[in-house]
Amino acid sequence: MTKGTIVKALSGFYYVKTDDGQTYQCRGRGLFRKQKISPLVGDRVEIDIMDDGDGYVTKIEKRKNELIRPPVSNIEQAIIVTSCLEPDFNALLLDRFLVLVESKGIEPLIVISKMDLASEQVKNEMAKYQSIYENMGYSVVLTSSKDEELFRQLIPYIEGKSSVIAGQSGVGKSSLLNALDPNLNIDTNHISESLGRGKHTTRHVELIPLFNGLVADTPGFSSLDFREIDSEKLPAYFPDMVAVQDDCKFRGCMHHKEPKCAVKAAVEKGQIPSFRYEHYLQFLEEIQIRKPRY
Ligand SMILES: Nc1nc2c(ncn2[C@@H]2O[C@H](COP(=O)(O)OP(=O)(O)OP(=O)(O)O)[C@@H](O)[C@H]2O)c(=O)[nH]1
Ligand SMILES: [Zn+2]
Repeated sequence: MTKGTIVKALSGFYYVKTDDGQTYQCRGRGLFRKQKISPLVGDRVEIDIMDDGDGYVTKIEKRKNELIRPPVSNIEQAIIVTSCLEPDFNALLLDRFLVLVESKGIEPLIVISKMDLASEQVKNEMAKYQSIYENMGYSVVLTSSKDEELFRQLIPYIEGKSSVIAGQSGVGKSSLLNALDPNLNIDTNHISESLGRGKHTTRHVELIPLFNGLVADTPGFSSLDFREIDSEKLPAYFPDMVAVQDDCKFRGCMHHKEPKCAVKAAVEKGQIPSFRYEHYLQFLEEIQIRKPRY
């Protein structure tokens, strides 16, 4: 019995990378139908290796989480890429990704790309955002796929983890992966999500080895709506609000119309940036007006 991770699924085969670095082509056995789960890329599995070198997946370990698009499990980190320019830095979109990532229990890493294009003014602005997000506990890396010293700063964050890369089209996701490993040869504009029903719905996801970690070759969180999020849970996905919420008068305060709300007080004092609170209210409204699903 050997343990490993499914890194690719294709035509009924599962490709399992074992903990000693070998990859085995495996089949599943009937047992998954009984368990009512089918193996997913990202699954931690046990395999039996046959004499001919192929294997059988004999057990799937309990998943830590599961994404639908791309279909992948046990993702530990989402690398949220947002460019400083081309397209312009977009805090609303960044906060939207952060909420989606938080709601899946995945650790976000914020990456601000294309810093080679930044003027002094843009650099100052990005440094301001960096300290805002770092103050709420996130890691923020300012980088560029055209500057080796800058893109190599991503390596320690990739090592030893399973990651998905997320972000709007054109922010430089594939360029960063290619810069980190030129052998990958991901054609730019290939990892494409076009904010919604993607060109990639039929494409198989693959976890590619990168600096002792694994990165999904298809961007995560391509659907940016909050369909799976309950409004009551939304405040928990804003760590800057969580940090002060114990001082709200009401337990379960939604920081909206309630009196004696510590979040609103923190916004007034400038302790929580007003743009964060505005995004919170916008997301809250978006969740509340959505039609009930049956
Ligand atoms: N100046 C500059 N341009 C970059 C950088 N990274 C990427 N670009 C350019 O930005 C464009 C988009 O880059 P991609 O890597 O394809 O972006 P992506 O996020 O993978 O885009 P999609 O595949 O559409 O999701 C390309 O023309 C790149 O050459 C960078 O660090 N600096
Ligand atoms: Zn409150």
